[in-house]
Amino acid sequence: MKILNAGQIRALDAYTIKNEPISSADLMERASQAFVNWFINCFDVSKSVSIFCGKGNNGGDGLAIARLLHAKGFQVRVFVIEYTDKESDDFKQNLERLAGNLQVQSIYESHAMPELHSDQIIIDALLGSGLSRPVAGLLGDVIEHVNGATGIIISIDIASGLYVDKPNEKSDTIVKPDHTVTFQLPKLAFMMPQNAEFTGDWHVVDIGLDKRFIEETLSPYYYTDKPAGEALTKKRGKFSHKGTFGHALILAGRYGKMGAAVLSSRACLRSGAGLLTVHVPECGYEILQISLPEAMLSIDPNQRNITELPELSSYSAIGIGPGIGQEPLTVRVLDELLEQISTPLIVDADGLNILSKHPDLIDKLPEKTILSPHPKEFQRLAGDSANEFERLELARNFAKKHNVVIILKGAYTAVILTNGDVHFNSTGNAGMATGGSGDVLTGILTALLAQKYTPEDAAIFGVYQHGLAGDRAAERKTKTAMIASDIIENLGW
Ligand SMILES: NC(=O)C1=CN([C@@H]2O[C@H](COP(=O)(O)OP(=O)(O)OC[C@H]3O[C@@H](n4cnc5c(N)ncnc54)[C@H](OP(=O)(O)O)[C@@H]3O)[C@@H](O)[C@H]2O)[C@@H](O)CC1
Ligand SMILES: Nc1ncnc2c1ncn2[C@@H]1O[C@H](COP(=O)(O)OP(=O)(O)O)[C@@H](O)[C@H]1O
Ligand SMILES: [K+]
Repeated sequence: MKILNAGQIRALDAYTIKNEPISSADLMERASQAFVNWFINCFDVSKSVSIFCGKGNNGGDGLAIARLLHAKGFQVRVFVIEYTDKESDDFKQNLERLAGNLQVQSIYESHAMPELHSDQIIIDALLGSGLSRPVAGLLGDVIEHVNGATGIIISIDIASGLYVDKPNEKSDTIVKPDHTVTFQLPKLAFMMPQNAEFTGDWHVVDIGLDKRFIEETLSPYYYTDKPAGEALTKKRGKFSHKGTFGHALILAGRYGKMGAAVLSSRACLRSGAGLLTVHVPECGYEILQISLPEAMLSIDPNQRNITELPELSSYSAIGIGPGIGQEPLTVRVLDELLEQISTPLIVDADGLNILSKHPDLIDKLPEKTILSPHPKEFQRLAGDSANEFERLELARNFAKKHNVVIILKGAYTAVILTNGDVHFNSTGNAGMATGGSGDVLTGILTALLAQKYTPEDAAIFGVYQHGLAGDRAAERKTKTAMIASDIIENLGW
């Protein structure tokens, strides 16, 4: 799925109206109906509904939704906020259509807010994608009032006060919904952790905007939903043998961190690599042989740390980093690896920390190396940013400049390709915020590279499958009880 900016959404709206063709009022009706279909799937008529409307098209949606919910038997109260004389045409039209059906209450002043009970559902139709400046005055007071209510809050299209595609100031007044029901496409704002409380759970509803226009509109932002994730699956051919699926090499672990080697190695084997060799310090010998008999070992002469690079010629992809530490001899191993390597590579964890401390090594990274930092590792690697929009730009520039694929991990992990395109992941959950989850991802990615997935596809698909396995693990074990090993046990495609 593509993610478009506010201007592109406006153009898409206008194009659909002109080319379908459909009147803008009918398009609003279709959008409102799509919202209502979602709504009645979640709530029954025993719930009463309070709808707060602005005077643009988002408010128009609110009025149309009020009429449609009323017709379904819901008890509906409608409030129009009189913060301006300017009304959109479709707002006006829907206000007229409401007359006779439902009484509209106008709110003129901040001290005259309606009482809101906890069993009421509040629908936020104040401002949508047309937000052009921070909310202030009466509208701001209404938002504060709504946020103070104890009932469920649902925003139409986007929380009022939240920008679609740029950062808000910390001091901005923004609705804090439990749900956002958004039209046609997810919004960039939803991908940013800083906006979590301003999106709630978000749901995309199809309102029939022009598919070809979406396809042809250029945007660097994509959302890896189920169809996009599954489309990347490579089938295992009937006559394939283990040589077909490559021989992966993972360099991981040191004394006290051998679990990282076990987790990444086991995830690699569970992700379809034909063969796996793990290079570990001597202290890892028995641990690996016993816990993962399917893996072959390359044993470092050093008892505690990785100090020597194994011979590389038999491997088809290499993963390095989990638990390796940053000892000078280990740094030298990474340096030598970058000098010698001719196969696809993923660098994670301490491998990234070494790169941060030795920036000269960054210039040696082979093209399309995958780097998979969590936010802290990325900050060490690329520096500070004022907000998450800026961090994303920093990552895009870093990926383009160094010709690497960056996996910026977190909720909605961003996979950033060498051309600067960003693919936000749709799978995964907060149960994955547990030690070792990242090591599992390294193993998956190494396996995919060994199976000749391109680095771009490996990153997008690997992150998607990692999250999906995490979702299955959470379902079986709960988010609280699941651990990184459970992610591995739930891999499979
Ligand atoms: N996308 C689609 O295809 C479809 C979209 N639809 C719906 O349309 C919504 C977008 O509608 P919209 O463009 O009328 O914008 P909306 O947000 O309602 O209001 C803008 C008005 O508010 C004003 N204003 C702005 N900021 C303000 C502030 N801080 N404080 C006060 N005022 C402020 C602004 O004034 P101005 O900036 O011009 O001064 C303007 O008058 C979209 O979110 C969705 O719900 C569906 O119906 C159909 C399909
Ligand atoms: N709230 C969350 N939602 C979705 N995925 C998450 C969340 N928190 C963490 N993850 C995922 O879990 C993994 C954690 O990786 P990382 O921070 O490197 O962990 P570790 O270093 O413990 O292995 C990442 O892939 C990240 O995307
Ligand atoms: K809204």
